[in-house]
Amino acid sequence: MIEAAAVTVRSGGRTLLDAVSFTAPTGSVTGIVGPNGGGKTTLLRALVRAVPVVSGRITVDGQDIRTRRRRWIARTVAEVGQRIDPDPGLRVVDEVSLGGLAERGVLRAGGTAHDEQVAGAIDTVGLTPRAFDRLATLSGGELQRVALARALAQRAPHALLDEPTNHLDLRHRLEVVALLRTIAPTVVVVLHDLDLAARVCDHLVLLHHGRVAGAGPPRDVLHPGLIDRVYDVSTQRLEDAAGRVRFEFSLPPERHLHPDTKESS
Ligand SMILES: Nc1ncnc2c1ncn2[C@@H]1O[C@H](COP(=O)(O)OP(=O)(O)OP(=O)(O)O)[C@@H](O)[C@H]1O
Repeated sequence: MIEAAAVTVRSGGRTLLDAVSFTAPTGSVTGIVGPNGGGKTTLLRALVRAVPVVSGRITVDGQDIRTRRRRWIARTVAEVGQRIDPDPGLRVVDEVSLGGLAERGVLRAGGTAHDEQVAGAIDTVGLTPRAFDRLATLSGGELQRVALARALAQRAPHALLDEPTNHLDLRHRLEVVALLRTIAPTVVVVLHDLDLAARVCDHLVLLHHGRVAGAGPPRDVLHPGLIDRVYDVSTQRLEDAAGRVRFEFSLPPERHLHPDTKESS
């Protein structure tokens, strides 16, 4: 379980997170949603002590992360970042191995079990034919799958994923969605696609201007009134006979992309 209690982050004179609290229970997928610049990535970074927290408390399985070594955090929480910036000289298999290293420690890396774990993770994301290729030769979507394989190989009890589907084609996107629950027992995932978030997440945290604008089951958080207010759009919520929810979004009626057009019309 990951818990944040009244977490505040400031940088460059700005408050990026303002007393943010949420719980990501074990055995569940918690989605972080919200408009651009709302603080989603900052929150994920704070959860692994990658940005300094000025007040509040973050615990991972009850352990205050300020009291733990970086190595413990790296081993306990797998991360798949938004920007994929690996060493282009590494091969796919090397990069995925690093996930195993975080779990086992450098000295005990290698060996059949480790190799099988790495090969299995590469296979799961469909990159076996590219396993010995340099990362520099991979596409954005392929790199994103490498990052997922690395997190899978780590077998950490917690995983943080920042927009893990943003570079992926339809098929691989569905595969990643299907994989989400197998990456770790506790998953926290940043998503922009609210339909997807409603479908795959057990809980959502809606961040707006660094504050929690809504939290709870998707059905409670994703209601048109709140989405309209936070995203400044017009939302229609559609539900089919099987109870599947879909949203349609448009600009609010009074909204014009070019204010000048409004003046002259
Ligand atoms: N190191 C930093 N110093 C100052 N401001 C920062 C820093 N990192 C991010 N910000 C600002 O903090 C705010 C939140 O950024 P963050 O990346 O967390 O948002 P986000 O919700 O993940 O956005 P997006 O949906 O665009 O990825 C933004 O206004 C951003 O410009």
